[in-house]
Amino acid sequence: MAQPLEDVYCTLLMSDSYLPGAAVLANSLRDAGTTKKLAVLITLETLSAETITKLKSLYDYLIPVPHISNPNPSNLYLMGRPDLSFAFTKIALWRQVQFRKIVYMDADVVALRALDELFNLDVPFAAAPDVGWPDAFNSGVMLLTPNMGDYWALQTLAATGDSFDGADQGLLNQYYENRNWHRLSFTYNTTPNAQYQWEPAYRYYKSNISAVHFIGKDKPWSRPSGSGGPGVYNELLARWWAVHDRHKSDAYGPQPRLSGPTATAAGVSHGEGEATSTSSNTSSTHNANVPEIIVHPDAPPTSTEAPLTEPGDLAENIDQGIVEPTPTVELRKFSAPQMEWDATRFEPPTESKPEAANFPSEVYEFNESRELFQAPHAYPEPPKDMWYEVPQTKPTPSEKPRPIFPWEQQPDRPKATRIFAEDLPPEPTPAAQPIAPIPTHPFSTVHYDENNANTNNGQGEASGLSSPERVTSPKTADESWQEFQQTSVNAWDNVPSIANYVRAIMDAQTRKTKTFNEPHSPGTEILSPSAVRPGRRESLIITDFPSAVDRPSLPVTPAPIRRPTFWGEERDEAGELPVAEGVPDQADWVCPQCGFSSLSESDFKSAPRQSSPVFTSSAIVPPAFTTTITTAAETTPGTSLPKAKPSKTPIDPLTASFARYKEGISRRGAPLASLTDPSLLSHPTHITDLQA
Ligand SMILES: O=c1ccn([C@@H]2O[C@H](COP(=O)(O)OP(=O)(O)O[C@H]3O[C@H](CO)[C@@H](O)[C@H](O)[C@H]3O)[C@@H](O)[C@H]2O)c(=O)[nH]1
Ligand SMILES: [Mn+2]
Repeated sequence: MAQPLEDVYCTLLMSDSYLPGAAVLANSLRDAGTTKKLAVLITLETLSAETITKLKSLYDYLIPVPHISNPNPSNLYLMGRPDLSFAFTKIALWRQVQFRKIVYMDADVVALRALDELFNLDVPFAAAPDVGWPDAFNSGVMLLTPNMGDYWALQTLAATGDSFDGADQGLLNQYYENRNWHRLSFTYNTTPNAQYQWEPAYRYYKSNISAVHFIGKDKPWSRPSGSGGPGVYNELLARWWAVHDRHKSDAYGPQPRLSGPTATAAGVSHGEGEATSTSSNTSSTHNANVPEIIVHPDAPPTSTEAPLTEPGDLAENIDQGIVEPTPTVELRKFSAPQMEWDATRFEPPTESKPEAANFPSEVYEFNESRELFQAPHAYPEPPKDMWYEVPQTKPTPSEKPRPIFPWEQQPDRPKATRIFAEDLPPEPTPAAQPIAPIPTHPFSTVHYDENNANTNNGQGEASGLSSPERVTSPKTADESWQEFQQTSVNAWDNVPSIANYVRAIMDAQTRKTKTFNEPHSPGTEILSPSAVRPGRRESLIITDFPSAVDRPSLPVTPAPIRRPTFWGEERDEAGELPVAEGVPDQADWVCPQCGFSSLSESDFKSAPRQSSPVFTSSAIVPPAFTTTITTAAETTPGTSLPKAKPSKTPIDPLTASFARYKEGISRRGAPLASLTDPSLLSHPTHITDLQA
């Protein structure tokens, strides 16, 4: 069965001076990971043996072709390119019918990526527009389908010398003018021009460029590589030199001379009717690494002194077995594709690593130091180019920051210490357990100097609570769990605005489903999830909203529900949770200037005690609250909890109870801010308004 015809990239080399170009072209295609083979048309009579040798290490197929000159070269002088008088030689491409399709590339082209997709174009001929005359195509990159019909037609045209530029480009354009050549994107044959550069377009389409073609008399290799600089041309020139430099050290050592009677190109047997001769060692098994010299049957007989013979002694030494030939597979050292992988055209390289495979990884140790944080003596200088302006003068160390919280003003303020559960001596007897453990984290606790405990320090001593050892003694898992349960409460129970909010929504929904004449029953309380649990109070809703029926007018401010005790049944079950040792009173944590909405501490203290609810839009948290808040010590007779010892500075009981209220809330996990933020508290009002 006949083998399907092969696709190849092909170039042309007629002079040694273009060898650097041919080398860069081949290397660039291989670097780009092409799957196609590379061929070069060579004119044996004008190339040196060294050049042929190098070509053999670079190309899969070396194809000798006859030199075709233009009988009428005058037009070449119009272009100032008399050196192109043999450019018609290029038409030999059309007779390489051993190939299915050829992507031809001039020797002065560098591939920035493989152009393999061109072989899939179902057109007989394709080329990209010429930069000088875009209606014409540039003949430096072409996709063609070899066939003898076109070849002979072109041969005939060439023989007449009919070419508007005296070279192949004029000839081919004239030939394909009426044959609808397929127009390729300029990115397949981008021809930078040192004089004229359309830089904006270049910047825009740059990433699409597949091949750069250095047209004109000056070639990249004809000037020193260092002569780069700014501009499009130099940028693209740098791409050519990058490939060149990457392969500079490639070992193009002496090539093994092809042994046997067909060792020279001239000697390649090309008997009558033989479509192609195989590699000159006449072996029928083709070694992919040894370039084939292919001679077409129509090729004119070449001189028997063809320069394929290795010059000098080395070739002879190899011949005589003195020197081992180096296989070309070693000569063409593998170099991994270095071009960007074009994901829009090809699958990922099979050898590729996962993305970000080389990211550095860092493992951080958890800091187990038990030292209290010590601020460093000095910090590094701040960066100078910050948007934020660093203060010019450093505050002097003696300048203490202005106290914000009341407790900060206490002269004998103690330093906080840390105690770890593991450090504590084992608990002596279970009976010595505190009755109601401090609701802090079960495994560690922060305690302050007991002198500072202005709520229960005296009583704490009496009941053994003031001793840090007692307070922080290790707890059994069971006790810890119980303690945890006591301290973790549902915000639905503790934050009235949540319940109110939900009730407002539910109310609205119920109303929707009810008939209009069915009166709304006010006071249906939405129970929190915990409300259905036995043994728990139903809800901690402290405000009530009149229904639309009760409501005289809008807007309505919430009115507190009076309850006998704030903590309800819970307090009775577990007793009030004792205050942590030495922690400043919660009242002292309220920043008078900023922390408590518009209600300052003095406002609070001066508020009437048993007044009916006093609400204003700006002071939602009313003194009336305090009338419903009582402490466990006051209301739970018979518990073994310590009674609050009067502190040195007499504290207004109203202030204290309010502070306790807040303390309880914050210690039980409800955010203090949500209760003191008028906007949050007033939110349900807006919801109920909507019901109207
Ligand atoms: O001394 C030479 C001259 C040319 N070539 C080969 O012929 C090609 C064409 O010559 P080149 O110098 O590249 O021509 P350009 O400057 O590219 O000029 C334009 O005009 C030429 C003549 O029409 C066309 O062949 C080109 O494709 C077209 O780009 C080269 O790339 C080589 O492959 C040689 O091998 N040795
Ligand atoms: Mn060219």
